[in-house]
Amino acid sequence: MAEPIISLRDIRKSYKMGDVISQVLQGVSFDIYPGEYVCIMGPSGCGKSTLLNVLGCLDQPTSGDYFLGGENVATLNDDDLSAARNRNLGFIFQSYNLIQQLTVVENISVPMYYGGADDHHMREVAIRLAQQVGLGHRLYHKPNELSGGQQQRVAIARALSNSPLMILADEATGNLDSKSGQEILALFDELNEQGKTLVFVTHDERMVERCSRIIRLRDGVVERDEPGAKAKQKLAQMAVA
Ligand SMILES: Nc1ncnc2c1ncn2[C@@H]1O[C@H](COP(=O)(O)OP(=O)(O)OP(=O)(O)O)[C@@H](O)[C@H]1O
Repeated sequence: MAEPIISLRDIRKSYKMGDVISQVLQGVSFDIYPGEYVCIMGPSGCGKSTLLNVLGCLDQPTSGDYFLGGENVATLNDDDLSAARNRNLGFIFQSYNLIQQLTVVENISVPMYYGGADDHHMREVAIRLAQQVGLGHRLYHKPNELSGGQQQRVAIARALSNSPLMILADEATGNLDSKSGQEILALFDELNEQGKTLVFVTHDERMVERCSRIIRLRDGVVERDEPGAKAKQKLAQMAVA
């Protein structure tokens, strides 16, 4: 079996507010392997965003080990953490988080720019990715000239631009109407079929029906870790063959 892309070992995260310490993550451990399509779910306040922030190297756990691409990121300082984030991870947010003054091609290039890529390479990759997500006819538009679904496509292309080990998303379809949401879900299916590893926090049941694994959190611990519909289909096909 391949090496895991990430390994979490007994991850704990607490917040101190005045004299009160609130324990949000209370010992979370799991591995994620290349090619998985994982949905992290659970009731409001169970710690999903906190976990996603740790996975995304946006925040450090209070204790525990987090191996990303073989490196223990739980011990890195802020600069090294940003470098690990830019090298290994692509992010998709509910509100797209595009830079309004930049064109589609420029927005897609942002992670490559921070990674020190040259202009020619950035342009070439950004145009190819824009075409891949169906925006070949909108290369020089600004975000306010695009629909919500198109803006999320830009964000997806941007997340892919550094060829990250894993894409992380927080409610990626949360702001989209039903049709645009379906189209974005189909794009995620396509990316996963091409081998991309996707880890999403979501309440979207349609995504749950398509993923390969569901990690359910409750009160800061993994309550259940089970195969999604995609993994079940594959198992059924193997049983028939
Ligand atoms: N920076 C912070 N300081 C103090 N408490 C925090 C902080 N961030 C989150 N919390 C608390 O941690 C708990 C878990 O929050 P978190 O946002 O991870 O939950 P969630 O499962 O993502 O919820 P939702 O589905 O509503 O977004 C909540 O009780 C929240 O109030």
